Amino acid sequence: MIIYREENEIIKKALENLNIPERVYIFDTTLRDGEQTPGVSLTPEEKIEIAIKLDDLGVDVIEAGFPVSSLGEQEAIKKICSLNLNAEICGLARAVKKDIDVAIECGVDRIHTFIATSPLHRKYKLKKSKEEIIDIAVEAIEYIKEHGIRVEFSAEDATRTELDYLIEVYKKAVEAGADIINVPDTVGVMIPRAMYYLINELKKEIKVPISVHCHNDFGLAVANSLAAVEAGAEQVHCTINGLGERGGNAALEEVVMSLVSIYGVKTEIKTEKLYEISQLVSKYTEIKVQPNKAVVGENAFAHESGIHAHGVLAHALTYEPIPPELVGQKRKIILGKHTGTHAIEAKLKELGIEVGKDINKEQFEEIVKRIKALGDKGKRVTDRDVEAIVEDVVGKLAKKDRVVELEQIAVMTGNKVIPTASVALKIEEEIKKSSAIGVGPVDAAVKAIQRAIGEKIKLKEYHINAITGGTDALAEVIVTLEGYGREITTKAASEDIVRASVEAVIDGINKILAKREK
Ligand SMILES: CC(=O)SCCNC(=O)CCNC(=O)[C@H](O)C(C)(C)COP(=O)(O)OP(=O)(O)OC[C@H]1O[C@@H](n2cnc3c(N)ncnc32)[C@H](O)[C@@H]1OP(=O)(O)O
Ligand SMILES: CC(C)C(=O)C(=O)O
Repeated sequence: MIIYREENEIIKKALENLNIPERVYIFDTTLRDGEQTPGVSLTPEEKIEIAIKLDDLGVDVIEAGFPVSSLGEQEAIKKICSLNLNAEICGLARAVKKDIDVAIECGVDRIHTFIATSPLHRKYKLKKSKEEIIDIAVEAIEYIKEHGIRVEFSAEDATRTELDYLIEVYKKAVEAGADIINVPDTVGVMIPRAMYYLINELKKEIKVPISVHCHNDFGLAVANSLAAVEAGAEQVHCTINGLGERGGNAALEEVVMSLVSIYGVKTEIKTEKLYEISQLVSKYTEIKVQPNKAVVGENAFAHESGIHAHGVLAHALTYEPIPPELVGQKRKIILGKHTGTHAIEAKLKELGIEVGKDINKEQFEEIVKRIKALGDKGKRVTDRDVEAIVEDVVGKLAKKDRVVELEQIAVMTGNKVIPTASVALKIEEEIKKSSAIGVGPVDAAVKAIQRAIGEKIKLKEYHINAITGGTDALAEVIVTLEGYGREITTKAASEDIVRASVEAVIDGINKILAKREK
């Protein structure tokens, strides 16, 4: 596996002389802060299933919830605690005896207790002095320790707290028995350089492991978490898909893949399970993963641009920093407006069609043209679209063998007009015009063609399939024609159903006429 810190000279130099831990502990708070995402509420069963999956994934700590918040929460946490998972189970508690008692009752291994320390929170929310806050924190920590439970202590809004006071709070928390201290960037105001500075300062004073909890209000949660690790933080709080209050928390999949693939730091995460758990959490929370989301988004390993697809087909690392399989994803070559010939050739190969063997150069060029034209309409071209285009192009008779060509077609339809079509066909150098009415525009068009051709060829069957969704979907028309003692089935695909119908019928007519005995 590629580790950029070892292979990339710039990263290697930038990280020289830093005290980056060899192993970082992953504290997952999907079931607590993640569940605080507005509109998200997980049932106890869903929480239990996610906890089992988080454990399978290899997280070190699962913050299973905030026990005092509801009876359902307590039921879920109790059940999670009874599962004997490998991960340590943690419950959140304010520095309030009742919260702590409820957490203890649930049977958690660790209690994460917190109290806000910033001037804003002290003055307007808690209405407490600096000293009172320290006393409340110390009392809560000591109370938890009396019950023999591990304590993680957070100074809420730490990053907007006076540094001297913050250090004092944490020192007192450690003296009271906190096993680990957590530094929350509660409203995400940190920048990586400042986070590095803060953790570096705390490291000088605090002799228990340091953890960080970064919010993403400015989109910096992952970067700030990594900066904290660069300064020596041993634990990172994160959530699957970056769920959490407001802009969310640091996304577990991004933090872990950066730690593992860029920094070469060890975690216990089985990275190949990341995509699967991301999908599960998205399903239960009903929060869609944005396609361009790093690591677990649908586009994270998808390539449409011709230049990128060409590069990736030659060597995947050209446009992929890590192999998709490493996170349980698959590489996707998407066809559309920006596609190049290499990608189309590869896609055809995947569908069992080889250029030069199954199709000639001219047909390949036509297929490329049609795929790009479909892409130009703002469509993502699916495999089924490609198959229909190939069948359409390959199935057509060469121009020299065609007896009938469509010169013109016009259809008129509406609520107050009878659907009418007029066509001009070139039949062996002679132009034949005709018109017909029908129950709809397709019916009128096909009847007009029949009228121009004469009675000797009849339409026996007609089917239409929409290949992709949407009003501008590629439609595939399949017709069976009978004439001159032969029966022929042909297909045509177009975004315009009238054109697809007309092309299929004319192609069928040509195939019958080409084989008739003159
Ligand atoms: C930054 C974070 O993410 S913190 C976690 C946030 N998560 C949640 O709030 C979700 C779950 N919360 C809940 O279910 C409820 O808010 C409860 C059960 C915790 C509390 O409910 P209520 O008692 O009705 O209080 P409410 O939520 O309205 O107000 C919070 C109270 O806790 C106090 N408080 C807030 N944080 C702390 C703390 N860390 N330690 C002690 N007291 C605190 C507030 O000062 C306020 O006290 P007051 O009622 O004496 O004025
Ligand atoms: C409870 C604390 C750690 C928190 O969630 C925050 O400050 O964002």
